[in-house]
Amino acid sequence: MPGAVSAPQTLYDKVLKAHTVDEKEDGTILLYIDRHLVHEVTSPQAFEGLRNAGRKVRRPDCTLATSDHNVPTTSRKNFKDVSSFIEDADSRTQCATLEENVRDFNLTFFGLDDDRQGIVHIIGPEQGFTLPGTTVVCGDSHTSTHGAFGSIAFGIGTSEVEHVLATQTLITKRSKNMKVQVDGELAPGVSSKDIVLHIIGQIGTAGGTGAVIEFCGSTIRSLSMEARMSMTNMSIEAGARAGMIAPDQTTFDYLKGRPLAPKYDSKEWKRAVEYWSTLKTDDGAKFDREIYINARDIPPTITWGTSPQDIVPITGVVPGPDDFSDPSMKKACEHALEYMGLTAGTPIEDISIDKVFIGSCTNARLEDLRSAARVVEGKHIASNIKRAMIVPGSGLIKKQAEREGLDKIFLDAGFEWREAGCSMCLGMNPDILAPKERCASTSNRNFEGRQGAGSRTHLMSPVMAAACALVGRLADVRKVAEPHNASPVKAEPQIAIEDTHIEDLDTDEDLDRILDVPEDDNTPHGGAPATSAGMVKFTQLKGIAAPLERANVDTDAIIPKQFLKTIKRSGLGTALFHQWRYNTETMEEKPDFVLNQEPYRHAKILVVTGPNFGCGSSREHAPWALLDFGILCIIAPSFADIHESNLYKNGMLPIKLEPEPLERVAAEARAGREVEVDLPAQVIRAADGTELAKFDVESFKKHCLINGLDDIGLTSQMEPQIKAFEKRRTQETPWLDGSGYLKRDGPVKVEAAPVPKTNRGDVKGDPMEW
Ligand SMILES: CC(C)[C@H](C(=O)O)[C@@H](O)C(=O)O
Ligand code: SF4
Repeated sequence: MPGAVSAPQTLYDKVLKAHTVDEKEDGTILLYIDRHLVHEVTSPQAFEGLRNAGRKVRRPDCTLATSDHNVPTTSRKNFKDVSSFIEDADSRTQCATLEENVRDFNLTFFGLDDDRQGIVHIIGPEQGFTLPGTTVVCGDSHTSTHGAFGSIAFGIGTSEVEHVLATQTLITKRSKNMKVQVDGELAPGVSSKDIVLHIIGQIGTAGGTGAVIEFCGSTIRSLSMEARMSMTNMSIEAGARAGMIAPDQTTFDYLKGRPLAPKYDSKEWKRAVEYWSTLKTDDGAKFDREIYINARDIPPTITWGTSPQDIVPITGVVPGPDDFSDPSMKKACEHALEYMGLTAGTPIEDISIDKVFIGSCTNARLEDLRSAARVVEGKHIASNIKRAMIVPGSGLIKKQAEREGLDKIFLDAGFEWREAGCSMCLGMNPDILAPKERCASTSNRNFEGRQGAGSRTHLMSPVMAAACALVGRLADVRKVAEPHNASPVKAEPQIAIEDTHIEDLDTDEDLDRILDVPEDDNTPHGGAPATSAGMVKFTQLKGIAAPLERANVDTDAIIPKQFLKTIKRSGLGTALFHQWRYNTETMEEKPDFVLNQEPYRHAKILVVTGPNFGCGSSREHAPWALLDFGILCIIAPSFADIHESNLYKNGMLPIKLEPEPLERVAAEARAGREVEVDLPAQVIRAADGTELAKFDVESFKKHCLINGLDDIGLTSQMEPQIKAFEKRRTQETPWLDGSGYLKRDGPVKVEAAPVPKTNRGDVKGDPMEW
């Protein structure tokens, strides 16, 4: 929101300040959320929570829903409804449940019969729902994508989805400011995907933990919006809470004519651009950390291992344990080499591949498809390639690509031309790799099992993936394509979009008409009691502590994607660490995994010796699985931001310890002795009462845990402040109300038949069978 600023501020500081409804002395912030995107995987339990408490969605006009993760990417020519179209029962239930929820809660929804359907992070910007200077959240870690518009955009867990649906706010903390400046001209064949992979290689997957990264510098300024989005998208892979890029003329040009942006050249548009132009870091503003990169140092880059930080130039060789000095990195390297079926020293370009996937919220935009098409035009994929897929990010992108003849280029070259969705990025739909299959992929995560059990993923840019398809091996696009075709296309897509522009708002009546905030009463969310929903209280916890001697444990490892298809929170204990606990072929327990051993089968505490526990996806299924197994407290050197917050929201305690005290606790765990965690005293003790470690915990979080308080109840008490904030928001940034749907008569229609109640809510008895 516009306002005078005094001390030099960063872009993040400005947008944060403009959305702070309330700030407590301990730094706890109640943040207003302008834009909430919803998808089928992380929302069912949130809507169920609303229903149980008799709450409504506070701002349907600021909420946009679509189905993307579970949807098949096969032809929709004969699509009637999700019940008949989606074969997998759990996927069908999840999609049908979302349709039921958007109907019940009166939300705008793009379903499978709508060209505007697509990956949630692609459709938000495409529609102009994502706007500069806003706060954007979604139950999905790649919400960071939207930060390319200069918004604070971040992934949240399902409990927070419920909180935003009910209150349009979030309880949060200020993040650190981190600057990543990239200057200079990119070499041929190098795209924004290479830049971001290079950055993650430099700073590591925990490099941005606790921080919001602002990407700046001449290289970033020269990128199109589409290329910028690929970068902010992957800031989560650098561990950051969010990534931001200051809006500029490129941003404004991109937004012109988008259905949900202010109408181009209207009074509203001019006012918005005037405000958006102030959204930049002031000279002299302080960053907590600064990284400088010369664009010339960035080669076409791919990943070799099982973490996005495992990068190598395409001209390089597979690294070996000797290339790392840190013992945990050496171990991780050995493990990754074994999983990936690679030998240290092998030239990268000698590695043959089985499949190619061009898609995902990182690289399934029109510019990506145009770039890949230029590389493959008139050529054919190599004979050893079993499957090469193009999965556009949205129905509109698909249509536009077809208008440009890109579908024909790909089909002639031997690619499959699919419908929009997340697809093989994580394979919650039927698009998966077979065990040990190797894939050149434009997605963002190369975790173990990510594209299917035992799958092997190499991350790269669209032009590089296209080159790999032609060569049948990991390939250098500069050797495959003419120089002018090797570099990504840079042109903003002209996607034909309906002009459902918003009206100019002139009078107070106009504002009243669109403002959908509740009347002045104390039960604004449908009469829900403004009290705690009653979480279990956490005070002292004594029990077996299981040692887990790993670094960068990602949430895909904590609970793989096939278990995310439930619409319940319960019953996920058997899915915990599924690939590490069970042989995926025989489903037998692996005896060497710690939780399969006595006494650790009964662990209540997990002691993780490596940093960055819970990195990757925002899935709250990870804490639900830990909790269902019986684990209530996790002790580690550090946690990924979203996972840490998800643990607290479930009444669990994450404890960060320095190496020495951590080692003392780990020694007790290795010895199979009980450990006591005393939250009120902030102390960890051995079974005989000896103090092992003291720990820090934020006072507000401690208070909530000890008293079993639920955030929504607490936030409801802030109703007058939220209302006052909304009034001011309407006056200062009126284009954010109604989100451009002013002329719609109601939510977008959902045609699908409701799923019979008997099919809903069933979690199969043994998730191992899934
Ligand atoms: C399903 C969702 C929670 C998840 C995420 O948060 O990222 C998914 O999009 C992913 O990429 O793993
Ligand atoms: S990372 Fe993959 S699964 Fe997650 S939202 Fe993006 S495309 Fe979908």
